[in-house]
Amino acid sequence: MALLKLDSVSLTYPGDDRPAIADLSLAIEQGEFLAVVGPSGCGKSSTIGLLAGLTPATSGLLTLNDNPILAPGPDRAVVFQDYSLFPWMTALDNIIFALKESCQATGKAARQEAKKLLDMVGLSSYIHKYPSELSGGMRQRVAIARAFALDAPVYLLDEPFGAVDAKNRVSLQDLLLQLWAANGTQKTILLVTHDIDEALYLADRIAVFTPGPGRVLKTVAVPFSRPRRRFFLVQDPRYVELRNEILSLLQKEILEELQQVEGGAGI
Ligand SMILES: Nc1ncnc2c1ncn2[C@@H]1O[C@H](COP(=O)(O)OP(=O)(O)OP(=O)(O)O)[C@@H](O)[C@H]1O
Repeated sequence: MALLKLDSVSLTYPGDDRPAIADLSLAIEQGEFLAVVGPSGCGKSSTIGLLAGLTPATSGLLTLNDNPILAPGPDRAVVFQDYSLFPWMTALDNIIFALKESCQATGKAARQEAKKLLDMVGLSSYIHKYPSELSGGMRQRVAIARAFALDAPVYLLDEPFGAVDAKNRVSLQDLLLQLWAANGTQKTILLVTHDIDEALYLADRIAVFTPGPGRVLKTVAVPFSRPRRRFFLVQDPRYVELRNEILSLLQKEILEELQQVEGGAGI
């Protein structure tokens, strides 16, 4: 049974005359890792905002475990591209705060758990640093550790590695896979990314969005067993085929939209 569901969801932001999302339907299974790719402005972040309960849908139904999503809740953790850490707290205190907020732990236990999480993300020597004293990749590690401190069943990740360099990105991807399966229960993850290789490395399924207004053009199953190894993956003919399929889906849609715009403008 699907854990997260969007059923014919549309969203027009107040004051806009064009919908950001139109008739979007998508179902995500418990424990599934779904990646969403699509052209810029197609409504990927808006979809995260809807599922997070931060933005109300104009029409349609969003559910988590068959319950309508109407507001943010501790059952969904969100990670944005811009780290969103409290700048006045050290790395350790950012995590302790999340543990206390989500009633996961208090006092000494919270401190110990926060240290463990920072150790997992490779930052045990930086626990007393403030966000401004950390590099972008390190800040993103803290943000991910903080999100996983919440131990939510659902993770909504909006380009969490967008601002991170290629080397750090690879290790953050592996870290995410590690956290996905940590504590015995597999989380349900929706990851928005611009990077097709990232989607193919991480996800069970990839939803390709149309240019705005966003809806699902096609979902593609990623057939590779886990653990996946980058070196072998990229040499697999199925990988090359899938990558080309997704690229051509994206390019075809963009070209068709351009033709429509140019046709409409009488060019
Ligand atoms: N708060 C907002 N108010 C009004 N319009 C918005 C708002 N947020 C997004 N939009 C519009 O909704 C559409 C979809 O934006 P969204 O950020 O969801 O796309 P995206 O696919 O995440 O883009 P990108 O890949 O560039 O991050 C765009 O036309 C954008 O201008």
